Amino acid sequence: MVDAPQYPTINREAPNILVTGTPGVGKSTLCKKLAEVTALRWLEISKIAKDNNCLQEYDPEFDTHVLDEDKLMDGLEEVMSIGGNIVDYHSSEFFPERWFDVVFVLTADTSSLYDRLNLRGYSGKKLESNIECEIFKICLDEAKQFYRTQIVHSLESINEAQLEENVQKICQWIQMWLNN
Ligand SMILES: Nc1ncnc2c1ncn2[C@@H]1O[C@H](COP(=O)(O)OP(=O)(O)O)[C@@H](O)[C@H]1O
Repeated sequence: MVDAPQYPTINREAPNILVTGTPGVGKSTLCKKLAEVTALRWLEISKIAKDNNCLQEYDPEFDTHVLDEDKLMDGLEEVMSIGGNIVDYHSSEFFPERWFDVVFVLTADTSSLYDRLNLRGYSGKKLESNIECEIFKICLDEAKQFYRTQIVHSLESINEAQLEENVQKICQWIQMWLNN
């Protein structure tokens, strides 16, 4: 069970939750389940960026597009100020800190992550860099650097039981926030 500290100056009717972590750790799987069992809205940042023309040039080395972060942030400001969002993205450093009441960083062991990314068709530099990202806990460090450490929580997600546990923990956290 985790504490439910709130951002002191912001009044939202429901919390905003950031779910981050290396690609393949299980963010979408967790967020989809959370959106099914709570009244919160799942914001899949990669999809939103693509659907709203917030992608800039293609980076062939990492087989990905660079985000137009300013355009994306401007577009999300209204829905984030209302609250009740679960934001799903592998990076956390460019979101405004004030948007989030809690940050969950998902983790997985290297072998599970390798298999999942391999199945997804990742290879070469893209696969290697994601595995390194997990080994060096880049997403966790980034979240701790850009958000108050007391709102950042690491959750392992390597099997179905942990997935269910994580859903339960986050639901309890939401309930606690709503009761405060
Ligand atoms: N807790 C888990 N246990 C076993 N497999 C999982 C778990 N979470 C996710 N997966 C599997 O791992 C793969 C990547 O999950 P996904 O949610 O797409 O990751 P992300 O959104 O972080 O890129 C999917 O095939 C998914 O079914």
